[in-house]
Amino acid sequence: MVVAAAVVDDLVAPRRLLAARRSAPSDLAGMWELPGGKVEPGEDPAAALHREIREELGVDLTLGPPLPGPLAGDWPINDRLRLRVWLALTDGEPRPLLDHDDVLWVDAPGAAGLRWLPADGPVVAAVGLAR
Ligand SMILES: Nc1nc2c([nH]c(=O)n2[C@H]2C[C@H](O)[C@@H](COP(=O)(O)OP(=O)(O)OP(=O)(O)O)O2)c(=O)[nH]1
Repeated sequence: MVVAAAVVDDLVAPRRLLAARRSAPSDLAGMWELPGGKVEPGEDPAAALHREIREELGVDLTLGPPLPGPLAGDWPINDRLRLRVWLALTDGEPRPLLDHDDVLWVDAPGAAGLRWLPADGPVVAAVGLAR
């Protein structure tokens, strides 16, 4: 399973979302995603998300509610992988330390202008950034 954070400025009425641009592998590099990564065997998914975000962006998260998708609450990536997403807040200043070469706070038009990983389109729409 892959876990990711929809880091927003406000859990109830989000206006801005944190997008991260992948630097690897080459087939995904340059596309934008919600930061996160794979859950390790035996690892609690929420704990995995905290670990990944500390490693990748150097910040701690406060997790809000899950952003429920159509697969028993998860979002489809491909035949083998599904994505579990939480809304989240951070007090810190996210920096692209690992796996990304840029991070950006985007509003609704900004999000619409980014090239997201294919699986992320419906997830970003579900965040419901104010227009
Ligand atoms: N982190 C993240 N991965 C996503 C998203 N959408 C999406 O399709 N994916 C895919 C891309 C990758 O195939 C997979 C996540 O793998 P990853 O490479 O980020 O995981 P990881 O950091 O744990 O790295 P590794 O164990 O594969 O080395 O999920 C997303 O929003 N965030």
